[in-house]
Amino acid sequence: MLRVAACRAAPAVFASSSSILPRFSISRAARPAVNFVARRGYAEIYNRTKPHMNVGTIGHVDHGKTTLTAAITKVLAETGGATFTDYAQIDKAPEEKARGITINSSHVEYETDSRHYGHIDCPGHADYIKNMITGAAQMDGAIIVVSATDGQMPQTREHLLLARQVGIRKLVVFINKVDMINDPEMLELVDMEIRDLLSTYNFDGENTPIVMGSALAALEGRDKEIGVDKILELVKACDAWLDLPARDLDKPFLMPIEDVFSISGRGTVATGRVERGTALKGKEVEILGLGNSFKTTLTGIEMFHKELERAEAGDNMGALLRSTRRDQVRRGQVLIEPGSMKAVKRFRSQVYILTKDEGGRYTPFMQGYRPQLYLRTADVTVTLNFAEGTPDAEEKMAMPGDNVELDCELIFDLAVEVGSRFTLREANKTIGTGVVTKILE
Ligand SMILES: Nc1nc2c(ncn2[C@@H]2O[C@H](COP(=O)(O)OP(=O)(O)OP(=O)(O)O)[C@@H](O)[C@H]2O)c(=O)[nH]1
Ligand SMILES: [Mg+2]
Repeated sequence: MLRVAACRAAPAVFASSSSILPRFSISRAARPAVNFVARRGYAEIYNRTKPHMNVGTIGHVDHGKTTLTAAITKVLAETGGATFTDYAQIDKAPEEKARGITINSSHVEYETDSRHYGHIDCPGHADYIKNMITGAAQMDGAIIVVSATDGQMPQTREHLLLARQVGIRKLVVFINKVDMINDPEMLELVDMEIRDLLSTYNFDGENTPIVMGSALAALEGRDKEIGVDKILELVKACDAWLDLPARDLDKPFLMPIEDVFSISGRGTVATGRVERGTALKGKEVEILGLGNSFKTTLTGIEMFHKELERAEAGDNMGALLRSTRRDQVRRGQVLIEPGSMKAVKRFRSQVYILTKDEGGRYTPFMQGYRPQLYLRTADVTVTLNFAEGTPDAEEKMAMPGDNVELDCELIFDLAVEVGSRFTLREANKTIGTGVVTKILE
């Protein structure tokens, strides 16, 4: 019953090996380098000299995420850094399709003295969860909104946990609705409580900026000292505290292998699109995954049918590998900077199970379910169990629409790291999408 996708994919590899040149040119043409910002559909109204960063408002239902989003655009519109987007426009939630899943979310954008921000706000709790797991709107940093009247609530905690798991390292806190609080001691309490909570979820509770204000006051243009002034303070805190994401070029080299050819007189060539970093001709590289990991030298780089000295993130390249037999390399492995990743079989993950309306299953599945896991170009059978320690795991079911923590056990190892995203499929149907939260030894 063991199945490996790499085997099932083999015919395609062989079929295309006889037509290396046409395939090369097709894959180049089919995948032009896409401008990240343009792809997201942001209007080209700002100058692009400032670094871009994606943020979003997260937090418990009704704590004021959408009001705050509207308030930020309103306040920054006055400095020319944004177009005011009112509450109703943001909460209208245009439907956007991402990897076959409908995510309800709203993008706005604004500019500060030093940065350009893309900002995402979701209409409801379930959308935030789905959004963070699927990475449909990836956040590099987030603003967690906590109402001073309630303090931290269950979804405050759930969003913090997920933010941490999907790789958000830093947050800024906005304690909202302070117009409703008369007792300063109450605010001190909320401050202490949220710092504790941040530390519990491995954020820097001591140094994280906490801004206290009223999004509604800012939006309505009243009580400047808790309204507009606090929005400006919040935006300054984002500029100062949230780190810009590392540019893909600065990360270690990674190319998921899509195809393998043997070229007579030259040797074995692996092709794929460079996901991050830079490859240099003559450097040592490592091939990782599918039970066959080893180091070799990158003796040649080919793009556009030309020999080049280097390839970088976004390029489709052919990698000529020294002393490597064709049968040592397969689609699903990765070509990396040696030592920068590990191949593993077991990891913990947070998975969203698609509903039937999203093209997913009609029925739940139980412990031990075995679909195919797709990660980058790999496709391997996986056994899914509820995360270790889940009570009554034997009787538990994962229902369509659920967000579940699952331990995954692959039948072959793959290059996996915390934050890697994958999909689960059975019989040509996507049934789930997930993110790796922990590597299990
Ligand atoms: N008094 C007061 N009310 C506020 C403030 N900010 C937001 N509200 C009110 O709180 C309610 C919820 O605000 P939203 O912005 O919709 O909250 P949300 O977090 O986006 O809610 P969901 O998207 O449903 O999770 C609305 O009635 C707002 O007018 C504030 O600073 N002061
Ligand atoms: Mg909202």
